[in-house]
Amino acid sequence: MTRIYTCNVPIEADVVDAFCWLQKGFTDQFVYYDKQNPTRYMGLGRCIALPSLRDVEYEYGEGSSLREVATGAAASEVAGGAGAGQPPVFFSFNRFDATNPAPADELMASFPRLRFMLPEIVLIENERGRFLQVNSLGPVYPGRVARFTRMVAAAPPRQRAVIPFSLEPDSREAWDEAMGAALAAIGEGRVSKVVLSRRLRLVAEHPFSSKDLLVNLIDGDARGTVLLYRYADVFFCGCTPELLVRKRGDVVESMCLAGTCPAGATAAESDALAEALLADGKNRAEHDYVVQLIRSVLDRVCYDVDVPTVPEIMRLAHVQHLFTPARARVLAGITLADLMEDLHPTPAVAGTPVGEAKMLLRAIEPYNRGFYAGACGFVDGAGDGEFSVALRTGVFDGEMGYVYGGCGIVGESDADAEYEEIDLKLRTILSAFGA
Ligand SMILES: C=C(O[C@H]1C=CC=C(C(=O)O)[C@@H]1O)C(=O)O
Repeated sequence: MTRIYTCNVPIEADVVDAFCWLQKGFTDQFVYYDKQNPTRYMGLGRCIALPSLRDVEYEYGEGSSLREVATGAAASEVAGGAGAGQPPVFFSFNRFDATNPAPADELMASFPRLRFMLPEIVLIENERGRFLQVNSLGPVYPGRVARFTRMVAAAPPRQRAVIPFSLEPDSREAWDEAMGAALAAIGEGRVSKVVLSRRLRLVAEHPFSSKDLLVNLIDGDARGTVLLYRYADVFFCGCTPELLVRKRGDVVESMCLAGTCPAGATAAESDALAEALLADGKNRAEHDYVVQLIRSVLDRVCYDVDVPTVPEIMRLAHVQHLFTPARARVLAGITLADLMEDLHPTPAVAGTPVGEAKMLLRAIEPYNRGFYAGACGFVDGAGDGEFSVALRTGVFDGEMGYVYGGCGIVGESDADAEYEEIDLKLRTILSAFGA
């Protein structure tokens, strides 16, 4: 049994300003920041990494009222202020295909293979308020809490930076070959859909930091959830529109997201494109594979499953997607990690059938995706939390990095159109450079 001690202190500071001010010098950094809703967790340092959260005992509360002891998912609310009920927050960044034997690039390969990582410090903004959380394996030292509280209060406003960069073109020939292999596999009936990706190398004129990219993603026009995982000098980050699973108590939400068109330059153009997307058979078929998989998983491990039969439109800065929300109540004993493993990868990032599509991707894609399209998120000591699918992301170090984008291929897909769709999707991660 591992015992974790947690102290939460209410703060007034903006959590992003506080994170930018504190982050220097911390080898491990984690961000899960929903731009629309206050589900914002920013972690620094590593208190402990655990393979599972089943045998953990928590002692958490506000300030010095750390008396209540809670175990695993049965954690009870602790008497005191709002911060007293805030359990410790673990981050979990998982690779798209963790058992793919192909070597990842040297940047992705440098991340340790850890499951649930508890930072020493977590800056939190959620429905309870804003908090500084300090985690420890022994009773939390009050001097440490006081020092970080003072630093957070002194955080200056963050600043944006433009980072000039150039993108090295990827091989058009290689894309056509990949498309050919995907369409052949579809023609043979091995898969009905496969989600192919492209990886492009990026070089900047000057070294850039994870803080610069993070601030541009949070303050720029990208919509969705900003993710960051930094280990030593290397960091993975992006802004994804795709929620994989959210769990609060027994309420579970997921999202079917597949089918794409451009955002459009004007409101009228955007509406016309959205209407055409809703009426397009190819995109609706791509979308339906995702709906079927998510519905079948939820039917197995949940009840009161609600997945509408007609998709809506999700409007983003550069593209629009077909989107179907999913909601259910989870069966007792099923954890957020169980849900994440059952749902991931969906046909939105692998294909249909999922297992065969994953094997096909190992054969077709000349690189290992690493965290791109992986399930990345957080889970708290009460068993609640959420995971997003790490789309619109890249991995970076110093002056260089790789950015990733993909698209669903079905029998009618056209190589040129899919290539251009990925170009549009890449604009989100490229907006992290502030242009
Ligand atoms: C695989 C990606 O997008 C997925 C999510 C939304 C729409 C998609 C599509 O229309 O192909 C993809 O399934 C990506 O952005 O890299």
